[in-house]
Amino acid sequence: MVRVLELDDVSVVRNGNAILDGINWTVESDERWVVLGPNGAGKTTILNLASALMHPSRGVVRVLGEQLGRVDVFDLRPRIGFASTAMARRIPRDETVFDVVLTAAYSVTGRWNEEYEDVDQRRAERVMREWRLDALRDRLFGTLSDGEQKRVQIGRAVMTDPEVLLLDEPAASLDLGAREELVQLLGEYASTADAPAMVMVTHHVEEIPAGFTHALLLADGRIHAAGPIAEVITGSTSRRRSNCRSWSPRARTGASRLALSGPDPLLNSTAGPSAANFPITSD
Ligand SMILES: Nc1ncnc2c1ncn2[C@@H]1O[C@H](COP(=O)(O)OP(=O)(O)OP(=O)(O)O)[C@@H](O)[C@H]1O
Repeated sequence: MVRVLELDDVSVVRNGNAILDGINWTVESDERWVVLGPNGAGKTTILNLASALMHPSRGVVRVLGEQLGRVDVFDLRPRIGFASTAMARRIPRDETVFDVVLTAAYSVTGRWNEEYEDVDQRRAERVMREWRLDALRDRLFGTLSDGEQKRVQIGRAVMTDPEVLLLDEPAASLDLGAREELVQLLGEYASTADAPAMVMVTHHVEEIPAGFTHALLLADGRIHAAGPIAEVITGSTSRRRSNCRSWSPRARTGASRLALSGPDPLLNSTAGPSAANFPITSD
């Protein structure tokens, strides 16, 4: 087991405000974390640190064993898969789906004159199959639906077989069908033996894929709870009846566990789908 992320007393200060405040958090290579919290809690900021896009104002961040500030982030970033709305905005609208995935091999967006090796082509083909993108192969990215674009973004993020995969609200704005399909695919991927460590930000507990093991609850830039999902997110009959599925922070002094009204199988991270869509063949 390898420690892929380590935040040691980390704060991020902007305009005199601590948008992350004294965060201590570690992610091991066999863990898959979901990060929950209300708007402005600091979820995206924590992913920006983890993806080496941002440095902390105080404290130490280590990503894949390398301390931010003492490593060339351009060496580090190819080892990290990251899908977010901000990343998607950098993808040219007129790029084909296949090239959006393939160009991840060079960490570029927009195909130019790069020469791709056979192994890159084969890997891109595999990703296209696994993330059900084959039918979209020649479509232009800008013409895809939101759900299709999300799948392409994740395909691009996993193209390089990253050591850690970071997903910022991958199911946001999707309709029910598209969301269920994406959550199922993520669950299959997370359940494979070779899956990397993962961190996924979401607002909704029903979007936690199978195979996810841990939960981090943030509010006001601070950790309210962190640990195995079954310990952090609790099943609650009364809350289930009220059909309250999203998380809102309780008072700081109150219980720090999340009452869950979603399906109880979420609490059992081993009760996921088989990895039928992810044969994990070598390229
Ligand atoms: N560069 C910045 N300058 C000032 N404030 C910032 C900056 N970046 C983020 N913030 C503030 O920090 C807080 C945390 O932002 P962050 O995007 O991490 O929250 P979040 O939990 O991802 O929110 P959401 O669920 O709405 O996406 C917010 O109040 C945001 O306005």
